Amino acid sequence: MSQVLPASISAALFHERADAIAAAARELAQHGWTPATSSNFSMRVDADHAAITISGRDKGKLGRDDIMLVDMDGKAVGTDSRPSAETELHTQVYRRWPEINTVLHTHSRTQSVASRLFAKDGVVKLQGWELQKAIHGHTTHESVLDIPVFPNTQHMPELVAQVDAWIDAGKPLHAYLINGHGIYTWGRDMAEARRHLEALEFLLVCELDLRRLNA
Ligand SMILES: CSCCC(=O)C(=O)COP(=O)(O)O
Ligand SMILES: [Zn+2]
Repeated sequence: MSQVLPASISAALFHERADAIAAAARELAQHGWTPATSSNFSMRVDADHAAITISGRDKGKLGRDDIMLVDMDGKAVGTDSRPSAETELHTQVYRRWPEINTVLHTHSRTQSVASRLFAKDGVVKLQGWELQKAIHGHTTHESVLDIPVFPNTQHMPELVAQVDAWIDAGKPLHAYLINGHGIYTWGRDMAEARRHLEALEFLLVCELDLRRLNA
């Protein structure tokens, strides 16, 4: 289905975002982090719109035509295509933090196992790892980086409310896990969001290794 753009958004701008999303998705799929059409990716286009993956597409084969425009309520703009089933989780991030321009969600095996293992604590507490410094605002391995684990649900407003409650409690949030599902993280640009995702994947692998070795 073709994408009709609002007059305020140039084709060049939309294509730039769509190409960046598709390229990132293909690379993350190469890592095995997007099995079986899972995962979704988006970039802010302007204050009122984001470009996001169309639901159900194979993320290892994404191209420009697999990306569509939504408004900040997660509603399709200028197309009959169906946006990611988890679009509201993306637009929530853009509404909460105007400086954030990229949101990434993946389903790696590590993210999935860690989400189940740490669900009873409701949080993965990261401390003492040098790679925590890959997360924006973290300047030392001594800082505590809490990654909450929210219960999974097919009802997006429930997940949105859980994320809102965490933020409204004044707790820093750079990423979250959804139990048995995957991870969400974001950044001011694609490079920062990718750095966050790769660092968190590494840190979760380390935490799982520690659990295994201490068992
Ligand atoms: C087969 S994956 C189940 C849905 C999901 O969790 C996901 O990340 C992909 O959903 P989308 O609608 O964005 O394709
Ligand atoms: Zn998902």
